[in-house]
Amino acid sequence: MAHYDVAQYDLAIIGSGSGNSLITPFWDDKKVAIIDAGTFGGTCLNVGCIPTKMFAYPAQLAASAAQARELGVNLVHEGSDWVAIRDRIFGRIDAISEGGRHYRADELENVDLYQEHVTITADHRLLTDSGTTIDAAKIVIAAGSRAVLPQVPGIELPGIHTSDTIMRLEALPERLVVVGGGYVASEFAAVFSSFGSKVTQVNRSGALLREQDADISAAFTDAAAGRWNVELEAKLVRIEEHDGHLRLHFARAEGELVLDADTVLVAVGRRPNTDTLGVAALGLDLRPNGALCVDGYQRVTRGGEPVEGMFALGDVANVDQLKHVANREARVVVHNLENPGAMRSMDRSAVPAAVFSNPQVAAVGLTEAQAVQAHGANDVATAIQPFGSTAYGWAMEDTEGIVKLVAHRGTRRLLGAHIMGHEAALLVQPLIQAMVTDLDLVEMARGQFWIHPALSEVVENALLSLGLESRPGDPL
Ligand SMILES: Cc1cc2nc3c(=O)[nH]c(=O)nc-3n(C[C@H](O)[C@H](O)[C@H](O)COP(=O)(O)OP(=O)(O)OC[C@H]3O[C@@H](n4cnc5c(N)ncnc54)[C@H](O)[C@@H]3O)c2cc1C
Ligand SMILES: NC(=O)c1ccc[n+]([C@@H]2O[C@H](COP(=O)([O-])OP(=O)(O)OC[C@H]3O[C@@H](n4cnc5c(N)ncnc54)[C@H](O)[C@@H]3O)[C@@H](O)[C@H]2O)c1
Repeated sequence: MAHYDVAQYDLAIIGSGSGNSLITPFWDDKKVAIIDAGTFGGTCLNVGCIPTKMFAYPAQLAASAAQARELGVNLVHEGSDWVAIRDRIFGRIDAISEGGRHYRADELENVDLYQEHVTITADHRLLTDSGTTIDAAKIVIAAGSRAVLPQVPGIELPGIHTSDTIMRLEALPERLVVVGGGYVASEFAAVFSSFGSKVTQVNRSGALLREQDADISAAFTDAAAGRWNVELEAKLVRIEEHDGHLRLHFARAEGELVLDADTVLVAVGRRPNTDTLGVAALGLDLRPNGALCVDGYQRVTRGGEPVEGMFALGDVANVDQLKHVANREARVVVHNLENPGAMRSMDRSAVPAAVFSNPQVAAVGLTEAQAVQAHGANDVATAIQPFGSTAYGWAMEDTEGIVKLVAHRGTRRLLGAHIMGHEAALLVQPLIQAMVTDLDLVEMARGQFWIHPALSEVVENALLSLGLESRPGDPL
């Protein structure tokens, strides 16, 4: 297409992940452009949350053989059919992505799908790589983030993957080195080791999941080291080909660590896609991680002031990089686009997250260290309740799982909840609700029935273990 093509729209959306949900019936009689240079549906659907959890579940089944034997059940994991698992997962996902693409591209008269890279050249103007200028009254930037690669020699060698490609491997790796100690690294280390790969996870710092509460990070690091090989305080310095495999060199205080692998997963964080959008030339405000700054209404700011008609959401504009956060921001943007005279603001209280590793980790709110810093040690009550202290924990012979609660003594409100163990992501949900609804914790513990002997009793017991001051009229 020539440079002088100008297409006019009421709304232009960059990114078909969470951005795709903005096209509501409100736009039926208006013109919408949705632009995505990658696979339709974005990260969560194609290379993120959904496929990873579709691998994590069968991996959990494979790992359960070892646990079953401890309970007297002679289950044997005779191996996992990687190709069958992979093809089942992507057979489903690729069809959903293609269905969404087809719907937007071919079935909606008011919507044009551009499948190419775009830059923002002015407040209301985009330019596609092939030369089409897109002018839009409203622009929503939902361009997501991408995996960061450490710039070390050999990082481009075949066999080195990010989360974008590791799930499509032709075969299960025999020896996998996972570089990183965060979400992606810890989830994939569990998946591949459960299926039978010999996994070594290497982290630069002294513990895995270091952003978690210190007790959870320490407990997870121990638990992981019991399942796969964990190396800490080792910094990747170079990778080379050696005898038909990859050889990785890490710098460590006690001397170089050298690991051989046939496959490497690099998972050292993700950066927002603002650099490739050209936003620097527009002077838009950026956070230290490169994400766009937005005001409470999800409007992009410049010099602290909202830019007229420009909104942003998701990984490109937040520091959480979580799909449930992007989804909620999208709901706010939908409302504010459709109701400019009565805009609503984003509520970021009690943002939870879960790491679907083995064991699972889930958390909401402040860590103990953050709570003490915010409220002072005297006002903070904590409790750590082992799963093994409940009847369901006995049934599981659980020796690892813990619920850690952090509460404010004076108000008896929850400041943070941190769980490691079986179905942690489910167990944390009532605690999220308690924070959002400002529930009194004694009321929460005693004002409802807790089903006996469900694993949720560990949450009930953790609440009681906080030892919060009782008051007249408290439920019995
Ligand atoms: C392996 C992995 C597992 C994850 N698991 C979870 C999980 O379990 N739970 C959870 O809450 N979160 C998880 N996440 C995070 C979650 O996937 C992201 O927070 C979410 O998908 C972000 O959505 P988004 O709409 O902001 O961006 P995306 O879905 O990434 O969409 C952005 C789109 O914009 C397109 N784009 C970018 N720049 C341009 C441009 N200049 N021109 C044209 N198109 C462009 C891209 O091609 C992309 O498709 C995971 C992430 C990864 C990587
Ligand atoms: N279950 C989930 O919700 C889920 C799952 C996967 C990803 N995500 C989202 O995606 C984001 C990105 O995931 P991630 O695991 O890539 O990032 P992360 O921020 O969770 O972890 C990055 C890890 O890499 C290490 N690191 C950073 N730079 C390094 C370097 N140069 N060399 C060696 N190690 C280095 C860090 O110490 C950390 O352990 C997450 O923060 C999360 O928001 C969420």
